[in-house]
Amino acid sequence: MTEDAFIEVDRVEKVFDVRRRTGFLRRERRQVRAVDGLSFTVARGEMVGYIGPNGAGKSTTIKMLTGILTPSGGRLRVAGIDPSRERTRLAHRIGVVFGQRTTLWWDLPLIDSYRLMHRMYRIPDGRYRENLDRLVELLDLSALLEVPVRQLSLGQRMRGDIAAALLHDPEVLYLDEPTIGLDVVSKARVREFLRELNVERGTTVLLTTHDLQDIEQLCSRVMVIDHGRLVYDGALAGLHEVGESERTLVVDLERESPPIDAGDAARVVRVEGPRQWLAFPASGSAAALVARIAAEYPLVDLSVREPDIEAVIARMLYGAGDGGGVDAGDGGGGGASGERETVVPGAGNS
Ligand SMILES: Nc1ncnc2c1ncn2[C@@H]1O[C@H](COP(=O)(O)OP(=O)(O)OP(=O)(O)O)[C@@H](O)[C@H]1O
Repeated sequence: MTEDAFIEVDRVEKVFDVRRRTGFLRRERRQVRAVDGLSFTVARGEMVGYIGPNGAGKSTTIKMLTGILTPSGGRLRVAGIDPSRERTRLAHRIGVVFGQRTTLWWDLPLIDSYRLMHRMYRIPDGRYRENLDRLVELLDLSALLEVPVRQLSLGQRMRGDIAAALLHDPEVLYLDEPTIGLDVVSKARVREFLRELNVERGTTVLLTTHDLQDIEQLCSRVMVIDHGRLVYDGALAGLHEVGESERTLVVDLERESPPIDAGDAARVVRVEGPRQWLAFPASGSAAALVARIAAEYPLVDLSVREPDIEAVIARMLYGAGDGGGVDAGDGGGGGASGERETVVPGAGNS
């Protein structure tokens, strides 16, 4: 463990006992190893993406980091606190936002939820006022404060939830799918706010998402978990390289033409009338490719499609030829084979 580690996860395990009905009177007991010897550290002020296929163990990790679940083995510390032993003490130092659930009171106006949190967290009056004013301004909530939460749109509620998680000035914020279901404008707004929070307040952020752009725009570091184990820890660009993932450039030419020749930079994967789709390495530059094509072909319009995060992970974990196995689930999925080492770019992994 490094000394400045703010979150310390050391060989942590979580095993669930699951009972399943297999017949009229028969039940089968089995164990699900949701987290399996997981180790990582996060330094104060880092903003880290935490990604992986469905059922990989992300939520279980977050629940252990908040103290909701107790690990079956290993050692966990957040700000020096053992989460499951001192959950209440830790609650004053962490904030949690679950994109698919709300911590706000459904039937009450937004401001009433904040007033209740003021009491629950025993936030000093001056600090509460100051934080509320700042969050209301930054998240543009002033017109929403008197609106019952059930009447808010998804994006409005998400901003409301983020403010709720930050009223007590937590040092670390866990975000589980904070942009899920949001439109482009709301996504941009939430991301912009999180970036500012991280830079200005030095808040440590652990972000779980299926949206690659969340990671791209916010996180300098990404950790990938699969079958409860860390399989990658490094920059996003490195993940693209390891996974050999590809982006797609979609171009509309003035007229129908033979497949564009972009040399080694890209290859045409589809042609439909004047529209062509070109796959190119995600770690490469779209600008250079566009310039090259624009110099030789009459372009009318273009767009770049990012690789789906599930596809990137699938390619990394299971190889380019195996499209399956993304939805690993519990105990299923392709590529669940034995030992797998964490890939740390530049660390001379053999
Ligand atoms: N309370 C529980 N009881 C039994 N099994 C559980 C429980 N919670 C999670 N699991 C199992 O543990 C494994 C990890 O689940 P977890 O929810 O942590 O995955 P995840 O990475 O968050 O997935 P997703 O992206 O789908 O949210 C899965 O196989 C899941 O079925």
